[in-house]
Amino acid sequence: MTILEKIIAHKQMEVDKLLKEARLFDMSKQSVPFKNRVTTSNEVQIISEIKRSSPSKGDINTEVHPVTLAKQYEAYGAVAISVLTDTVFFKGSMKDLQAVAEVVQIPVLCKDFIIHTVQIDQAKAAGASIILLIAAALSKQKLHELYQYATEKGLEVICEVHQMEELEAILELDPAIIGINNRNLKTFEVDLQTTVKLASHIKNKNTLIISESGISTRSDALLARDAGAEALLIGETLMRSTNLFETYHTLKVSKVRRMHDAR
Ligand SMILES: O=C(O)c1ccccc1NCC(=O)[C@H](O)[C@H](O)COP(=O)(O)O
Repeated sequence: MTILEKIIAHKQMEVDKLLKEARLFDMSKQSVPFKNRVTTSNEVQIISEIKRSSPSKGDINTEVHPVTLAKQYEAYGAVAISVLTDTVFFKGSMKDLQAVAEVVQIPVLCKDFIIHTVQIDQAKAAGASIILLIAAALSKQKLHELYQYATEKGLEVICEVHQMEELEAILELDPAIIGINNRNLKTFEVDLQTTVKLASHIKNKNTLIISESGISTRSDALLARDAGAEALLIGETLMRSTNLFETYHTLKVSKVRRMHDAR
């Protein structure tokens, strides 16, 4: 069993529990716009992640206080905050997301493994403005169904791909936002060339491309930018940073190529 299969099996149990509880979720919270903030900016934007622990790296920063860190991320110019809400594999929670969404003005991404509409309701009620749908974890039909449902609820959706076949499946949806994950969720191998390769097949210029995972240096940011990414999803590098001001300064690049940008 791959780690992704293990995570999904566990998610199914969580979903069954949620459905059994038959909770009513408050779906009235207003979403904070995301895509437009990215596309209208002159800089490649950073989606900053709260990530205590991960299957590939183990504990990264378990001392972190999500609210304090989220406020710092916002102050340093994050365009959105990604909160890993999975507890078993990432030591996050929906409570983290709710606490973060209550204190920041920028959109919050529910970074989880969504396989059922009830999780979308839960994320929206907790204050998420964006959700993630992972192509590797969903059939094409399920992906389309969940995408439709989330957009009807006023959420923005990042459709995440890692392989060409996944990209082909989601291109049929012509999604507004595609996240290219440089990490293979089955082997944990990280390769930024994934962004370069897959972005070249996204022909719709209105599609926002996000490069996700393994971004730690300015040259990584420039590589993703040159491949067409307008935003970067960064977790570990920010979680391990001892000087967030410096780290943001290093990773924030202009959308326009400059002379001194040579990688
Ligand atoms: O990060 C992992 O080990 C992982 C394992 C299995 C499924 C998902 C995983 N990560 C989720 C992410 O996509 C990343 O947290 C996100 O892109 C940020 O990555 P990084 O900047 O490398 O921390």
